[in-house]
Amino acid sequence: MSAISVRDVWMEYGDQIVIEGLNLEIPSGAFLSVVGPSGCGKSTFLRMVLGQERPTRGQILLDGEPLPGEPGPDRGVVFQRYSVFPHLTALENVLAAFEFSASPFLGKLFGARRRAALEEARGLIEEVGLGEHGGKYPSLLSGGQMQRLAIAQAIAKRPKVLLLDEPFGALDPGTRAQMHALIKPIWKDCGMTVIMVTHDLKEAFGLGTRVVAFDKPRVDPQAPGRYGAKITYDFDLDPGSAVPVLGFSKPLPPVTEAQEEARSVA
Ligand SMILES: Nc1ncnc2c1ncn2[C@@H]1O[C@H](COP(=O)(O)OP(=O)(O)OP(=O)(O)O)[C@@H](O)[C@H]1O
Repeated sequence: MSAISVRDVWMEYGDQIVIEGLNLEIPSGAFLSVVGPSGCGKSTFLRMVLGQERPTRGQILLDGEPLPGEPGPDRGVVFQRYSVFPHLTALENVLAAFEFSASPFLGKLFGARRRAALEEARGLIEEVGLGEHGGKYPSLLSGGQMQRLAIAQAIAKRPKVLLLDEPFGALDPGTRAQMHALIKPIWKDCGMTVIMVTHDLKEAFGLGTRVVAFDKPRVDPQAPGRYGAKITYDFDLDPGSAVPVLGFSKPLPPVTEAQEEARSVA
């Protein structure tokens, strides 16, 4: 069964169609990279899978069931910035993930449950390489450390699905490579399904087991909002083939070349 089934999903804001007729089956444990031009609806798609927004039409299923109407512990998310609470230390940020899921109203745990959560939070802080920085506030962390913390917080409840919205976009190339080396084993060990939006093709092909490109196949210059984006390419990286979903060609680099390049960088 697919972890995520996207069935004829449309998203419209007023008279602007952002996504039209999106269909996608994402198998459990896949690492799906989503690429496409700015403004074509990639983040909107992630927000719908997160449960922050509902499709105007169509349905998204998680393990065969309609998505709950709001974000939940089965879906973790990391944004490019501002994923963590600035007023909590690194350790408290991860602890908060346990506290809010166990006690949504109070946001607090006490006694033995708090001690157990604290131990798990410390383990996660170690796992993402922040062992010495647990007592620091986010403003004192570097960009890479902040994203490590955001990842620790997002995976704390061992979500089935991890959503990454340009999570490494603001990092320098060296730190970005370190983050790639961090996220791969976490994804494999946790057995999560990952959806990552990125503008970086090397990153998309280097990390993904599948890469889909969103784009608008039709554009009306008189009414830019009349048509929305669809999946125009779907690269399943196991067989290493590019499938032009809509049957028209676009000047994207050959898969093998991009894959080779990405692997040499990773
Ligand atoms: N809440 C909203 N209300 C109205 N329009 C919105 C809303 N959210 C997104 N949009 C519009 O939907 C379109 C797609 O936005 P989205 O952020 O999903 O694109 P994107 O592909 O992620 O872009 P980028 O790569 O630049 O981050 C944009 O035209 C944006 O202005």
